[in-house]
Amino acid sequence: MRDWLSHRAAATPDDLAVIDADTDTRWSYSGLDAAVDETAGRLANLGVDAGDQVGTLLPRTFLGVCLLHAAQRLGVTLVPLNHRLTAEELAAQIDQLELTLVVCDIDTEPAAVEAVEEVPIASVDEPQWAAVKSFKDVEPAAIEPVEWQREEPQLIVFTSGSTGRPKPVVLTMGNLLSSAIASAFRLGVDPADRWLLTLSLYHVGGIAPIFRSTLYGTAVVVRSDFDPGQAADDLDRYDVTVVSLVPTMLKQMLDRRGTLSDSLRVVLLGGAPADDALLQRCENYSVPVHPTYGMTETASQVATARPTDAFDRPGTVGRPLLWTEVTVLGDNDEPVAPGESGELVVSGPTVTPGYYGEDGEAFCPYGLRTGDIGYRTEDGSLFVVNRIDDRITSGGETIDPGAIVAVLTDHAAIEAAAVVGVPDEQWGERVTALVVSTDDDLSAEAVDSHCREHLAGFKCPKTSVFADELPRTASGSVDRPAVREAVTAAIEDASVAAEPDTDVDDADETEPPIESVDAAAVDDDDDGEPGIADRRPPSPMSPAEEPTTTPTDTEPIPDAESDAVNDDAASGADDDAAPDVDDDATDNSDGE
Ligand SMILES: O=C(O)CCC(=O)c1ccccc1C(=O)O
Repeated sequence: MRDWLSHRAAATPDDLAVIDADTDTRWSYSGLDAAVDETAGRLANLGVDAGDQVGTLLPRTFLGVCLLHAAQRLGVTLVPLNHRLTAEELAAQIDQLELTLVVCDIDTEPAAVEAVEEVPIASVDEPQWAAVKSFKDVEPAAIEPVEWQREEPQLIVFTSGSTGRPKPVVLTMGNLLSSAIASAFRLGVDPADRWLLTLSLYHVGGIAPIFRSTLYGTAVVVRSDFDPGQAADDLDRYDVTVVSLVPTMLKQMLDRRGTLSDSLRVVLLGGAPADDALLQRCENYSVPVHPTYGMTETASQVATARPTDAFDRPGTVGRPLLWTEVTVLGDNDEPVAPGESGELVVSGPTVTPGYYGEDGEAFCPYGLRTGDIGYRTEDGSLFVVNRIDDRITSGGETIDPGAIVAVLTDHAAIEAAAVVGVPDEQWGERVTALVVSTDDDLSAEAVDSHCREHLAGFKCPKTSVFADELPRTASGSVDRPAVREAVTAAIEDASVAAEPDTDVDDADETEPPIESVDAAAVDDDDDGEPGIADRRPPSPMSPAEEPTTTPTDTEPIPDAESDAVNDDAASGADDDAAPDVDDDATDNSDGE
């Protein structure tokens, strides 16, 4: 099999392949094919051969798209590096690889020069260092597309490292091919599809649609920056039918425009769990949201829900995709019954053969251990509760915070909550909660008695701290270290809202966990899955950075009133009332 673009350009040369929204340029498949041939020819003349690894440090541009196809054409393993890393972080990643060339631009050149030793660097802009070559000045060599075997490595993508050191994931041609087919099997394909690229080109969720659309013969719309208002406008302007978003991005787009374009067929929502309020907004405004669970190690989607599933059962990520199997392993590493939670283990043709340069310790006989805790219902719907590493050990018991968050957010006056363990002399770890309440009068005692009604005593937060909002990472998942800090600071300040008498817990210490709780556990905002989060999580958004908007237009609407308000907001007439967020706020939340 040659690069997919070669086959596509031969089959439907005149069809639309790419819209470059930065320059408002349209590329047919034959036009894209020629641009990719030129890009591949330059790589070849820079000394790149089949089987080599080429690193890129580039934003999401048309040239970035060309480089992905060019690597496939040349038989090269592309290593898209995170252009936001510091030189030191980059050097740590590059040291694990065997790069033949690094392609940078004017913004990433300094980091490339500092991080890279003995690997040639080429810049797609005017080089600033003498040692750096000008990519565009290289004469393109004539090249022949290389034949691929399915097991050959097409990409090495680093995990985001939100839960540890970023790891280099090898993705084969077969992984990407299986993912493209399985994704289409779940989402469907319309010949008129246009996929707006919103995620970075160094994340698998950003790369996958580029290869996919070539296989499907559909188009992608590429825009280098993510601005929520502009992205929402792009949906209309370019008749976009599919878009991948992390929850924060979707929230911001809805804040700006009330609803999204009617042209949309699929909003693929992943990288972090979608909370109930966001799903409710999608239902109210007929946004075709498809909550998805995926990871770098599986070339993106593992399971994806359709809108009806998502609205009927908030929190579900639906059933596993075609050919993908998810096994839930209990504490003894044996599969558990539906409803019981355990570690999610994934197998199938999209699963990576392994991390580059590492042994297979992430694999068990059932497949790849994800480090995520979740459960499946009788009908096979998957729920992801939290990361294994997020579990709390208190009084000798292992506690999943997701189950406690689910109980807390069931309280009518609690909008959001995060549960973490903080070190405690008596308990090992102490279960603590950061609670966002809609009712200023809600007391810690009331929170405690609500928990005690639904949870075994040892699971009930021993300390509840109130906050205006939860600290979050770029992808919208709860920033657990920041929660821990906030709670610890509150405890130290003794400005803790209240500490229920811990004595009553002693009796509970040995009580077994209540099984039924897990089945009801819907992780609505507590995650930490290997997500889209930036390697350097931005500071939590302060209230001032939250997009401002007219609350009546965008807040979730109580059931009884939803019809009445829908029409107003759907007109999108609130543009003027919703000032654009400044660049910083956008930067903090673009999921990159
Ligand atoms: O969390 C990850 O690392 C992968 C998530 C991911 O790829 C994704 C994130 C947001 C929207 C869509 C997708 C996708 O699976 O394509």
